[in-house]
Amino acid sequence: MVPQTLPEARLQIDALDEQIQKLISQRARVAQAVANIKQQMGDTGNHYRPSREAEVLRRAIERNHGPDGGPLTDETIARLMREIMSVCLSLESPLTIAYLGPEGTYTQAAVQKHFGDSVTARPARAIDEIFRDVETGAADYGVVPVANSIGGLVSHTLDELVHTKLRICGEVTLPVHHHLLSMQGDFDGLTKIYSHAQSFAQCRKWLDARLPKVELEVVSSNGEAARRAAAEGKGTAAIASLQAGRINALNILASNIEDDPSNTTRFLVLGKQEPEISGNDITSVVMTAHRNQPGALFKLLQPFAENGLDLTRLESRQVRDSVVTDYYFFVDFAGHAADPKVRAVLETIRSDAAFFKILGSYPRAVM
Ligand SMILES: O=C(O)C(=O)C[C@]1(C(=O)O)C=C[C@@H](O)C=C1
Repeated sequence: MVPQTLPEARLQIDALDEQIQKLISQRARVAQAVANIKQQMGDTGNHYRPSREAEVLRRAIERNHGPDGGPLTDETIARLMREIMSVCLSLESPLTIAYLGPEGTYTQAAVQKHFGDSVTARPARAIDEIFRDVETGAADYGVVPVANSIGGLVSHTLDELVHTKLRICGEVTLPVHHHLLSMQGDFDGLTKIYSHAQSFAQCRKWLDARLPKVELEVVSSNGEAARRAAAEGKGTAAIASLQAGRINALNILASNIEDDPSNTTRFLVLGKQEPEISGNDITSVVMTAHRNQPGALFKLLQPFAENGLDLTRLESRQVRDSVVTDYYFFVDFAGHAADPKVRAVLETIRSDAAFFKILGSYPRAVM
């Protein structure tokens, strides 16, 4: 019944809140029971289940389109469900997630988007440190950037992937919006802007048009840029995320100043786990072809086409220290390595490749 007066509306909201709270508490109790069941089944690791989480989020989005759907967007519904699950998971297993710090970087925003707020985010100084933190158990999972729609591939991540024993257990895509942030409230007397080199490149047109005379100083990350603008105060600004602005109590001088509003960064979640089949999965592999064989790459990719496996990404990267030109091919395709059809294709490719490694099968990003 649609309320007609404010007291009526408030009464309805109070009654709904009571129900929501009761249900959330019930859900949390069931999650605690799930943890016990997993332990009884001999589960010794943490209780995070990427495939189940993807399934829960996909269901929430489906319901949003059904008879119980409401005025909220799919993204909002998924975000709310994400937080409820994050809280439930923290009751089962408190998780530590390593990310490319310092606080306020886009990688930290990716951690929050993927795991919700109820995890401990552990900043690392470099991408290889994130891999080491997960390998040594200092963190349960790690989140690393792998590609940006404008800036291209993150080579450190690709290089580490070739050698690591870790698996890719998830992906996160994050629209990247840059903001001009400062302790001061206007552009007056602004002489210096700090940011990461890629962010400057992505805001080039705006900077040329609006602040052509201001000095631009490249720093190691957007989080660091925001920290400096906060420490140095008047006369300085940073190009960074809203989160970095919030953490450093900076004012927003200009929003969404990136040249391309569809600018997106893709991140990978790394762990020691092999996610189960979720029904909408990606498998990532890396391989090299035998040298001096005409059509070697064609031959490696042929089994994907012959078996109807949809390639979603193909990147090449030169093998480091290689005297003769040699390339790693990073291939993503739709499917899961535990599916017998996919397994057979991968075995064929493995026998044809000079080097072949499965990096992981994981649910396609839902949010
Ligand atoms: O279904 C499970 O395995 C759970 O542990 C429950 C739950 C949830 O809250 O829905 C919590 C954590 C997992 O990552 C997945 C789902």
